[in-house]
Amino acid sequence: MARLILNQLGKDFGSGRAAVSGFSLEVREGGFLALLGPSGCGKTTVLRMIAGFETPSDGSIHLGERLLADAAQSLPPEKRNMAMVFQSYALWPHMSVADNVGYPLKVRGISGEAYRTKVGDALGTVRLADYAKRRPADLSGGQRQRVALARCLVTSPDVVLLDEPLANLDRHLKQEMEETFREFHQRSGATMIYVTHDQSEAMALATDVAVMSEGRLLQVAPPAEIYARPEGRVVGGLIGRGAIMTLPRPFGDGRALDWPALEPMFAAAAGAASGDRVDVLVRPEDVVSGENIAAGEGIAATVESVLFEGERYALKLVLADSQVLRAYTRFPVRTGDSLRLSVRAAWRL
Ligand SMILES: Nc1ncnc2c1ncn2[C@@H]1O[C@H](COP(=O)(O)OP(=O)(O)OP(=O)(O)O)[C@@H](O)[C@H]1O
Repeated sequence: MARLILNQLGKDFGSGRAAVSGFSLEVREGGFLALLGPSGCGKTTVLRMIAGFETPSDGSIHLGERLLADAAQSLPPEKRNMAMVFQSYALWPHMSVADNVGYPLKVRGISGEAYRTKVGDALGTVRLADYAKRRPADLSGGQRQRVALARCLVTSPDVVLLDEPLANLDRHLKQEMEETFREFHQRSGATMIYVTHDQSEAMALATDVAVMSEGRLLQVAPPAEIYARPEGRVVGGLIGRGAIMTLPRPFGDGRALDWPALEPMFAAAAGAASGDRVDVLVRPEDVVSGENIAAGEGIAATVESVLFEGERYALKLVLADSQVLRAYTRFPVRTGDSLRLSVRAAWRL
């Protein structure tokens, strides 16, 4: 196995704007990369170029030292030792689970003991060894998805490509399958690239998250890093919950802001001070409200809406200058209530 290297990758379908452009990324060996972005941003096109179903118009794709594709040449999909899992599992209904899983081996002329061992191992990895003789019709949706995973694993691919594999499942099954994918990744050791438009799925599964918008890569980082230090409004708005506020520029160049830095910024914003402003991301868990604020301190806010989430209330708050802020409380509040707030931490985008 080896690193997958995308270098200045581009794809133009000739429709005016390129579907993908200047896309450079290295996926470490054994890594689990989530490719995240809104519909139409080019995620599937990147995946299809890696798989070999599309030829890049620009740039190159390497697996270790090996050139897989550039604008002049492209190795066919079957020579790349990759496997792709789609939203629809595409299992053969007339074949048993074991035969479905073993199908790619048959195509490659593998039979006998080697065949049986590989199928057994792949079924074991997705915990379906006891289901080998069943037909796909006798399985649940999640089990069928696991058969599809076992089938892609059976040839020991260097890279597994997954295109929104959970998009058709209900929430409960989705959570169960997220667990299966994490386990699948750990047990198989394969490098995985996972396309999704669901940020919570990306954060839960991946070792690295790459955010795309309009054909370009905006940022790639481990989940905790991209949550704490997003680059720019698009990434800040896409990852996690929070409010992006426009506040007067703080002193200094630091991007992690604490309350002593934020208080004068909020005060100046409330006073409608003009001048240079910056985008600041405030996470709801960093907003402190209610009795934790000493009398006369903090900033004033009005509760615009309250959503009960079981273990807490999620609030949408409006400040004096009409900007919106989000917060959590453990105590019930009502729409229209006035609160005093402080903000423990925020991030300049
Ligand atoms: N074969 C094609 N011919 C022409 N245009 C295409 C083709 N495939 C994709 N596109 C265009 O390229 C852009 C990116 O599409 P792509 O499917 O990669 O986006 P995506 O991020 O995967 O979207 P989604 O999440 O909706 O699947 C879109 O504008 C799409 O219309």
